Amino acid sequence: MKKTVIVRVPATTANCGPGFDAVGIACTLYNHLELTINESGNIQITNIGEGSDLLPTDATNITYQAVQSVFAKVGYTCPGLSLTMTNTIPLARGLGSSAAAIVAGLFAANEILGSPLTQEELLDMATAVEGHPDNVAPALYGGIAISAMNNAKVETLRLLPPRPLSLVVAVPAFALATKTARRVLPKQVSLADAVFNVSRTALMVGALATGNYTYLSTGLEDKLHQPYRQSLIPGMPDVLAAAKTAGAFGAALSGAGPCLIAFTETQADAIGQAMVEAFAHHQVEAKYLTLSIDTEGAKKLS
Ligand SMILES: Nc1ncnc2c1ncn2[C@@H]1O[C@H](COP(=O)(O)OP(=O)(O)O)[C@@H](O)[C@H]1O
Ligand SMILES: N[C@@H](CCOP(=O)(O)O)C(=O)O
Repeated sequence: MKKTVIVRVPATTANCGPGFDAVGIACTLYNHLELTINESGNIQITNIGEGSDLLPTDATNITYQAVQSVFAKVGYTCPGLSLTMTNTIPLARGLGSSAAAIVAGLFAANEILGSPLTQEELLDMATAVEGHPDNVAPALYGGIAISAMNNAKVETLRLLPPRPLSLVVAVPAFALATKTARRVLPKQVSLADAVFNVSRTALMVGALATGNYTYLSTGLEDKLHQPYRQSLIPGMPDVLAAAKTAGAFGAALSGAGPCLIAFTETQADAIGQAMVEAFAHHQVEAKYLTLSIDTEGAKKLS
């Protein structure tokens, strides 16, 4: 018996400024996973593309672990498998590479067994591994995902904006592990800062849901994580300011960084160039990507 599935999973930009651990958007940048069940009795893991020199090819690989967690949950004993991951999502840059790796494994394993688990079950499993739902929810469902934890269960509302929106992502050449970027956050915040973020999160979600993107200027402001993380990203305030000066509706840290993201309808190249130049003034080499919102999420290709 030999069976193969190929799945595609999008990158995600989490937080969107104030929506820390709650809001994320799927982007048109993808990793692909080819998963084969065979009778070999062996495990073979191959990584191609982004991070192939760094990613493990043994049982510590998180995509492999995700595959095995589905097999274990449904009581399937796998005789042998091969897993080939082809990555275009850069590692540890704030574009949800770990979420994509986890979701790819869960989704492919579920597909190859004929979908014994629901999408909600996969989301809960992915969140338990990732630690927060804001990347894994849009990676699985596509679109803009607004998530809340209700005990160990995730409640996710998915929406798509009514008008086109381009996501301009400045990608610095250095990596920043999410774990490291979470360590600099305070354990407690003031009521004033909490109120600041509640109002901005509401405004940001409202702006995206209605297409009134001018509200993103204020709606992407944040006091919960960005001020603490900017010490890890040289030039961050200047790059965000440069994006707005070049015409962005607003700009924010992408996930835990170091990528910075700006939102626009028509000015993507001018904004991307301005962000890259602003990084260069701080001796940070960067490139920019112009992405759209992925509407499909994790998808079986064959
Ligand atoms: N394609 C992949 N396959 C296996 N593991 C991956 C893959 N992509 C990322 N990872 C794991 O996730 C880590 C990066 O996760 P994280 O620090 O959260 O950054 P990101 O913002 O990119 O999600 C990598 O060091 C690696 O351990
Ligand atoms: N809410 C998380 C999001 C991390 O996203 P990533 O793409 O950097 O992994 C956080 O801000 O820590």
